[in-house]
Amino acid sequence: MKLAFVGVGGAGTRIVDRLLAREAETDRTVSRGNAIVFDTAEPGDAFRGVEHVPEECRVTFGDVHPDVGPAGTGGNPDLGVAAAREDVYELRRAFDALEFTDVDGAVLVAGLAGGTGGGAGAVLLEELQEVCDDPVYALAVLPSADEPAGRALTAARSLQSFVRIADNVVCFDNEAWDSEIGPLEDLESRTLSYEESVDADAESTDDSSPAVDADADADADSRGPSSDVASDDPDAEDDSPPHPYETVNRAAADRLLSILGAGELESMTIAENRIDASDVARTLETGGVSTIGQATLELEQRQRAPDWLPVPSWLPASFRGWLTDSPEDSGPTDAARVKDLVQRAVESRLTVPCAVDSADRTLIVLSGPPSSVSRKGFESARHWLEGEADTVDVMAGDEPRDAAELTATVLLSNVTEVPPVEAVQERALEALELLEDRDGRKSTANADDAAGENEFIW
Ligand SMILES: Nc1nc2c(ncn2[C@@H]2O[C@H](COP(=O)(O)OP(=O)(O)OP(=O)(O)O)[C@@H](O)[C@H]2O)c(=O)[nH]1
Repeated sequence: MKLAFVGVGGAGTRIVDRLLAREAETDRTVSRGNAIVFDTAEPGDAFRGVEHVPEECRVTFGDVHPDVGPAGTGGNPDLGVAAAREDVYELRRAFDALEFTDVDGAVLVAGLAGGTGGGAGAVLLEELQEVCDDPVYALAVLPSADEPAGRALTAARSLQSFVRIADNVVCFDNEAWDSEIGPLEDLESRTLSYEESVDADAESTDDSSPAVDADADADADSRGPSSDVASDDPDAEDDSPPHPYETVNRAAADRLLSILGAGELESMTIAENRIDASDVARTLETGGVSTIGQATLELEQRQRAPDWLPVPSWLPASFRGWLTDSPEDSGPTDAARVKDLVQRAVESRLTVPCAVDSADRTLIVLSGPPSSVSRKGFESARHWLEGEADTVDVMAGDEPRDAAELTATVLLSNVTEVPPVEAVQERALEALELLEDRDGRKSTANADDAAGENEFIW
């Protein structure tokens, strides 16, 4: 698929940056630089960890809104919405930098728990739907369980908006990937007024909750040790530790590109069953929440001829391949290996954990040397997934590429049993009750909203 990427807020901008980096590293031509990122934070605080998005494609907004602070909206989605609506003409103008005529769709990336990502992200999704005739997808990040309750409330509300506006929302659950996230030392101190109002009470009833310092510096960096990454001194960058989210952002980017970018390779040989943009679009057509799993198999390097023996170029390609050091399959067990690989992808750490049999449609992409993709294995993997996902809607295709490994990536579309979403909604409800009990005020969202029973909340 040819796509335009739009990143919103801290998480969104960093993940789009990773998408661009991985696109180049894997020789894919998905966005070809057709990308833009937005944030509300002040320059210097915005776009931390962003390296590959050109300066002219980094847009800040909301700076004239009196409640937007130097570090952004402080997790308040209503403020994110208000700031985006106020600056909507500037945001629309910024979209002019994107190419929408020669694409198969657009992808908006955001952290659902951010006031900018979740709140302004919903407004930008609406705007994208206006300007893009093709599907608009979202990659949306769910917060970790140890983040302040206010963040869960923001995420629950934002997810509802995203699902309604986007054509499909691929979720990435930070909690499921928590072991790969670096230390976010000042997570507690970055709770701002919006979250304090929820979390101060949570603290009094739950000793395990992170302490909230009401006098915490509201300008504290909301992105952990990343403050070191983007210091004002340009020379400091090289010695800085990687951003705490670097590994998970790469995992998210790799999985998304393997599905949405399947078949978009700089150089690609003929495939018997090549995947194309319409297969991916058809799988995502279901709407709802989707998830991606991936597994890789290192292929054996077989050296049949000694290094010093020249291999004549006039030999048929198949015979040359047999003589040279090329990764390939090893005979009758190939089919079982391919099936096993697909099975491992489905059972791997998904971008968001779910009940596989709740998926509506699925897509398998096998990427690797054509010689390693056993037709029989492919078919039996497909058959296995039909049973597992309890659907006959299993699309499958390959992406032939010169690689020393074979990668299976599986997209499970419109999954309806997603424990992390349920957990976020439960925490959101608790947060709402605390808010209402304490202040005796009605929040802009109600309990039904957080549980996802109302369609749209802004
Ligand atoms: N996977 C991933 N998650 C992140 C990253 N940065 C933040 N998050 C998550 O996204 C949530 C929102 O954080 P940000 O994206 O920084 O927030 P924002 O959208 O800029 O909004 P405000 O700062 O509230 O204005 C956090 O609570 C984390 O759950 C990142 O780089 N990668």
